[in-house]
Amino acid sequence: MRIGVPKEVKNNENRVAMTPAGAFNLKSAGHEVFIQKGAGLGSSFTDEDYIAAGAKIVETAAQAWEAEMVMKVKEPVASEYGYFSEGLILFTYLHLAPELELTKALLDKKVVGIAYETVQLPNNSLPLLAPMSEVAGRMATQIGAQYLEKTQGGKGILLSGVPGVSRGKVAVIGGGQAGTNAARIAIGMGAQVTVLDLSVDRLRQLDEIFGNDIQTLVSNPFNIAESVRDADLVVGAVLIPGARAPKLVSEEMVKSMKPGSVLVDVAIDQGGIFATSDRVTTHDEPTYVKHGVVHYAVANMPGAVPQTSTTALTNVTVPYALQIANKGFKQACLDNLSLQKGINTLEGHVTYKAVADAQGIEYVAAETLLNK
Ligand SMILES: NC(=O)C1=CN([C@@H]2O[C@H](COP(=O)(O)OP(=O)(O)OC[C@H]3O[C@@H](n4cnc5c(N)ncnc54)[C@H](O)[C@@H]3O)[C@@H](O)[C@H]2O)C=CC1
Ligand SMILES: CC(=O)C(=O)O
Repeated sequence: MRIGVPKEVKNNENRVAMTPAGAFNLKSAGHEVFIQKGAGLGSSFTDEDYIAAGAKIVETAAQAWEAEMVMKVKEPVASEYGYFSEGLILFTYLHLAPELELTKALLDKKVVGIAYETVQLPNNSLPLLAPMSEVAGRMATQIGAQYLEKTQGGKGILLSGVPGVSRGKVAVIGGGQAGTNAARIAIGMGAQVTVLDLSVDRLRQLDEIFGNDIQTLVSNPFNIAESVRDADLVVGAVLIPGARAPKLVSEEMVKSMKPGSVLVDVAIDQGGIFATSDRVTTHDEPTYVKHGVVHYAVANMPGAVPQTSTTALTNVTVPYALQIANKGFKQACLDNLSLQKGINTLEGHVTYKAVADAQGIEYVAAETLLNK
């Protein structure tokens, strides 16, 4: 199969969908890999590194998009929709629930849209989302701590406190991959940490992992309101796979926070969990202030630490890409039901229920189309 890897175009997106090691794996299995010139530079991979691994360098994005399968990191932006073509396999993060225009463009061109974030193992875990959630979760606390500094617009507190002075309070809403990693860093920094999750089983696991270093609370409007009001930093890390994120923190709750408190809405890529996360921000302009509270809502947080993120991402994506390339997407998805769950668009239909529901578009099961 011919596999194309364009350079990422989102603001400060320095990741790339394939390392030279990944290109070597695909090439060794008999496939051709086309990397857009300079696509790896943000992650410190040169064109020469790719050539040495057996890939070919192409000059333009259009040439990379001519392949049978295109691998990307981020969901395409409007300037990339023109590259879509019927039957193209697009393997990338898609986050379609809040992105009606992108969904329509994929449906119009009958692109096979396989979303990293909805590939799901039988135990319900999301193996192609997990490493980036680990990165973004860890970053969330680091970034939140920075914006709590007075010089950055925050209230001017140090999360760890010092002897004789209270520690800062961090509330993490959603105790999955991102939330657990945010909590881990917050504990390491010496903050008082509360994690809220809907799943008591998950809270039980967190209690086993962190013991008395965290307070666990069931997620309900009452507990969220109290935790948000008291927190210096709130991290939003809730996910219902494929769906638009629920707005769990109301505007009134945000208003109840002390001025200079900080919200990091990691879940912004699915629409965000704060009623006041009404826009997606970029690494160039990561924050805005609403009701005196600093909001950080960058949808590609791991793009800022590409040397860590690119390798972590491709470690998990390339084995699936190999299955698609070796068998063709149809057979690969029939053989591997976890990969099948990644199909969000196929033959002009939305094939992921939560996306169809979020957008009021008819849902058609991928299985039905694959077995035709
Ligand atoms: N902004 C960025 O750059 C990045 C964003 N993300 C996003 O972070 C979000 C979280 O992802 P993961 O941690 O991997 O998901 P996950 O599936 O591991 O965890 C989600 C957690 O939310 C919990 N949850 C569901 N409904 C809830 C509710 N009403 N209240 C509290 N908890 C609830 C679930 O029980 C689960 O524990 C996703 O939207 C993901 O796309 C991930 C990586 C990068
Ligand atoms: C998960 C995602 O969208 C990201 O890593 O940018």
